[in-house]
Amino acid sequence: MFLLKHSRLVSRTLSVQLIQPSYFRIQMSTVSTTNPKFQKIFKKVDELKPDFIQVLAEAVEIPAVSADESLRPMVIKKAHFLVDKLKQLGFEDIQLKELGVQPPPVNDPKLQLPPVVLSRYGNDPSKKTVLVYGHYDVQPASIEDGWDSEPFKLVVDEEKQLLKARGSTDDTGPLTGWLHVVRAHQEAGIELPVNLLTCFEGMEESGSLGLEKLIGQEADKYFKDVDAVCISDNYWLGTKKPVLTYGLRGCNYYQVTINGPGADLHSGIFGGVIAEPMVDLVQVLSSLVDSKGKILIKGIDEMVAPVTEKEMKLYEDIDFSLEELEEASGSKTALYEKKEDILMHRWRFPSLSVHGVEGAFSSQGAKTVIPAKVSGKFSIRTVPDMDSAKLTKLVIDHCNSVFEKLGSPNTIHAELIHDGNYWVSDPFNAQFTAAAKATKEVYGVDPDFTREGGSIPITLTFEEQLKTSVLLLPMGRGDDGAHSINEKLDISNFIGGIKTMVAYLHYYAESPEN
Ligand SMILES: C[C@H](N)C(=O)N[C@@H](Cc1c[nH]cn1)C(=O)O
Ligand SMILES: [Zn+2]
Ligand SMILES: [Zn+2]
Repeated sequence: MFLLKHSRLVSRTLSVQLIQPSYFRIQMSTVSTTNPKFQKIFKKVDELKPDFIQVLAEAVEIPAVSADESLRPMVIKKAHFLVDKLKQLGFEDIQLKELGVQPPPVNDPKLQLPPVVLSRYGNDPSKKTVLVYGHYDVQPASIEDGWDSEPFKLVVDEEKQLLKARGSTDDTGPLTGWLHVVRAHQEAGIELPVNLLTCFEGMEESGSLGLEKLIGQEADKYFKDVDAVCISDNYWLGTKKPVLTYGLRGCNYYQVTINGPGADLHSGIFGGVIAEPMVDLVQVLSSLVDSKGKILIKGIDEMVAPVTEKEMKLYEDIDFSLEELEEASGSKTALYEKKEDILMHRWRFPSLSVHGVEGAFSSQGAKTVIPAKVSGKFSIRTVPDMDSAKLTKLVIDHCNSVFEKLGSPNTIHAELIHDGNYWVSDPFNAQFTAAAKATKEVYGVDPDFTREGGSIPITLTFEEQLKTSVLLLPMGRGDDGAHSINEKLDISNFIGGIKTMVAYLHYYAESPEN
């Protein structure tokens, strides 16, 4: 349980690719309101839709991939892009907080972390202060991965009514949504009901390195008046029903490197006569998890909090099905059939995923090489009550012990690259109540209360350091393809999400509680 604090533009150059010829023929959003309180501002949000899409188009064009060292200047460029937009909107006290050099493992030991963008809109002591967090970095993407279009060029698909680009749903679309909330208020001539602070980071997809320290340093400074934190960086569970989210899994990311010969070698000359790092690595990787998703590292199951009867009842009421999972994954490869099993394995049990191998041959064709050094990448999604340090010891000991049994002359080095905490909160508070009313206002249904299988490493830090509640208010849907190819955000979710943000701020401002 957390403690609550007690206190009270746009460039006109089109840079989008259109599936249909007319950019301005995008249908009006179907989501609306009957409440006179929101009619004017929701109408303004609808009217500004082309401008909002244009800002998204400009933003996603910057390939801000935090995992790619060579693209670090682009991540920094995107921070400056946001600063320009914030200035245009009249945000004040805009600060680019530098976080120093990136800690190892890193190729360039002088690599600077991207800055955190802090800013403020309004400073009225009679109003509540809401801190909104988002991340402007994105996952890697390239057309060769199988995208239908260039990933860093926004496609406005009028037929399907969606916006396609890397970052559209994770998290550039939702992040820019907060800026649009301010613009809509300005143009509708309506005062923003709260003071708004922003904290936009550029390393979330790479473990939020450096941010935890900054939050601690600014807790009594920049963030001293914060009453509530709102994060829009996750998704509805399915495609139809809006949700509010009160839990996240954590993520411990590991790398296991096998080092062998001095250079990559010809397999015809050296095959069969030297020990191959790739052969050792696949054995280590295959010892981690089985094909049913069971983690094979001893001691992990014992750390997981037991399922309670009260908790089991929660899953029954959630609107979700195996069919929705199959639809979102584009396959019939689910490990579980029952809704309850799927939800528990996404939300409250750990999972281990093997992501890839650095240094191995991975292109088309038939290169006959023996790679000299290979690093396997895998991560474990963590849940209550797992302890990150204990987990890391179990993982590293396991890798070393499996490798030792191989009797290989090669060497192994297993290490943690980053870890981020899991988070589970109590959704019965003023923020969640305001967001539930806002959701009903926009979408006409009560939201489901869900947990999220993904991770947002900084969430727990906000709750603990700022002593406020945190609300996760997702914009996109479960089939958006975040981290995948053809990532998209439905236009109705973009516009509905902005309206939900607007209504949430108003309802929260009116709430007698913090
Ligand atoms: C849920 C959020 N939009 C997200 O995608 N988070 C990432 C965070 C992460 C952690 N390690 C690396 N990235 C995720 O859940 O993978
Ligand atoms: Zn992500
Ligand atoms: Zn994200």
